[in-house]
Amino acid sequence: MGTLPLDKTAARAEARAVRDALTDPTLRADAARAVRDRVAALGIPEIVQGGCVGGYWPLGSELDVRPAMLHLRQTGCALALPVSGPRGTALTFRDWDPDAPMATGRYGIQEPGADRPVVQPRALLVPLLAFDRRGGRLGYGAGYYDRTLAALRAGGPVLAVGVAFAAQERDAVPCDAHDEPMDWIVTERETLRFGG
Ligand SMILES: Nc1nc2c(c(=O)[nH]1)N(C=O)[C@@H](CNc1ccc(C(=O)N[C@@H](CCC(=O)O)C(=O)O)cc1)CN2
Ligand SMILES: Nc1ncnc2c1ncn2[C@@H]1O[C@H](COP(=O)(O)OP(=O)(O)OP(=O)(O)O)[C@@H](O)[C@H]1O
Repeated sequence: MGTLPLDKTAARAEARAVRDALTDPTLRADAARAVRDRVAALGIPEIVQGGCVGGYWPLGSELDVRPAMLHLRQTGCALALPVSGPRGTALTFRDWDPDAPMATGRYGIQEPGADRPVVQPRALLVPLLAFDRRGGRLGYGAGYYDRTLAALRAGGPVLAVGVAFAAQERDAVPCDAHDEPMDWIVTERETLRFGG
């Protein structure tokens, strides 16, 4: 396991290359199923108590959390997906109906259509480029998730579950004061818990 450069831009390029190298479709599908089962064991429906869970539509080489989201739906959680506004703003979340047509948003990411209701998730599955054992998380560098978690958490607790391939772990990920803490990080190999 490598140490990332302290400079976040260099760290991102290196972390992205590591994730992009995970091309084996069997490994990727097995990881998505293992993460589904680990997420299922976290007791999210009890934590959100009828509230909804925000996931993400996979982008590039990210781990596909749709199997985990569909499992959460079967156990009674409403689901939402992020809608990206301009850089420097928090994400908004719209209710995701897997049977409804999707729209193409900023960065080419699939999003729920503008007709879907805006919701305030009580738990988020958070994509990342790299993580460490202390709960450090490196994102895409636009600050979307840090702003989003800060805004949502101003209204009450929001569970943050970082999701990654185990290969995305590094000895130490550079962190800043504004980085919002993860409560859990789930990979295909393990479930890490931070804080209380
Ligand atoms: N699946 C997924 N959805 C997500 C995120 C994510 O990380 N993963 N986000 C997490 O924040 C938000 C989108 N954030 C993004 C932030 C930066 C870039 C970006 O800079 N992409 C290209 C440039 C593409 C372009 O400008 O058209 C790049 O990396 O160079 C993309 C998405 C919301 N939705
Ligand atoms: N809560 C916040 N309020 C204002 N600015 C913020 C906040 N969180 C992050 N930022 C700003 O956003 C930019 C990107 O932050 P950072 O490098 O930590 O992103 P990241 O954690 O990689 O990305 P993300 O949070 O989107 O996954 C920085 O300029 C940072 O100052």
